[in-house]
Amino acid sequence: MTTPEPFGTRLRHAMDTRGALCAGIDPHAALLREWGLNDDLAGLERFTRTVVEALADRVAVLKPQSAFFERFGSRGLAVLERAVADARAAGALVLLDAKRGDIGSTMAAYAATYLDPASPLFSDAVTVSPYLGYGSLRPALDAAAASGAGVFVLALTSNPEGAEVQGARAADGRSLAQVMLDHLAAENAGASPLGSYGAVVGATLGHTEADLAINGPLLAPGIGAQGATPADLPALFGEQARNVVPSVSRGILRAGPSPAGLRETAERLTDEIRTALA
Ligand SMILES: O=C(O)c1cc(=O)[nH]c(=O)n1[C@@H]1O[C@H](COP(=O)(O)O)[C@@H](O)[C@H]1O
Repeated sequence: MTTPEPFGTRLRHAMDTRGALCAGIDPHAALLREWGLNDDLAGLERFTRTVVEALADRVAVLKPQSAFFERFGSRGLAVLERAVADARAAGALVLLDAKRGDIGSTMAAYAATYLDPASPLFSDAVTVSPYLGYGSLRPALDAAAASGAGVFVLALTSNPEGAEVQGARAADGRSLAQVMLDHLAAENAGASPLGSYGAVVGATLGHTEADLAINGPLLAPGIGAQGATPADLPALFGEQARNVVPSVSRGILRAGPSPAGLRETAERLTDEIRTALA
C-alpha cells in the first residue's frame, strides 16, 4: 500500500493555491429560514448542497459542523456524508468539526468514525477537545498518521468562557493552552512543509502570550459573526501568519442562498486574508 500524502502537505498546497480561507457549513435553523428554506431535512439538504457546489472548487477547506446535521438524526448524518464526499471530490479539504474527546478506548471509536478511510464520514481532518488530557487523543493522532489525515486540537477557543479552562496554570506554570500547543509542537517536529496536527486559536483573542510556533496549522475561527476581522490576524499570529487558516461560517453563509453571493463573499474574504497575512 502506498503511504498517503500527509494532511499538512496537502493543506500547505491548498493554502498556497487557493488561499487560506476555511468556509464553515453551519446550517443554523435561523439561516435556513433566511434562505427561504424550512428547518427540516429538505432544507438542510438544499442548504448544504448549495454551499458545497458554490465553494468546494475554490476554497482550501470546508468545515461542516457536525451538530447541525446530527440534530436531524440518521438522515441528517446522511446529508453530512454526502457533503463530505462531494466536497472532497470537488477538491476541497474537509475538516469535520466534531470536537470529540473521551477516554482513549472510546477515542479509538471516534478515530474509526472520522479518520479511517473505510468510514462513510472519513474526512481530511477532525476537531478534537483535549479536556480529558492530551494523551487521551492518541488514538486519533495515530489514526490520522496512518490515513494521511489531520487533527485540530482546541487550544485557545474563540469564546469568552474558554479562558477559565485554557488560561488555568499547570503545575509547571504553563497555561493549559500552552501545554496543548507544546504537545502539538512535539507532534509536528521535523514535518515539512507543515505538520498535520493543528491548534484552534480564536481570531477574537486580539493578542496572546502563548507560543504558537507548533509547525502546524492554526485554525482561527471568530471572523464575521463573532466580531473579529482579517485585520486582527497579524497582531495575534505574528510570525506564524503563514500557517493560519482563518475560518468563517455565518459571515459567508449569510450571503446565500445565491451561489454568486457565496462565492463573492468567500473570494473577498480570501483576498482580505491574503493581504492581512502577507
Ligand atoms: O473548532 C471550531 O471550529 C471552533 C472553535 C472555536 O474556538 N470557536 C468556534 O467558533 N468554532 C466553530 O467555528 C464556527 C464559527 O462560526 P461563525 O461564528 O458563524 O463564523 C462554528 O462552527 C464554531 O463551532
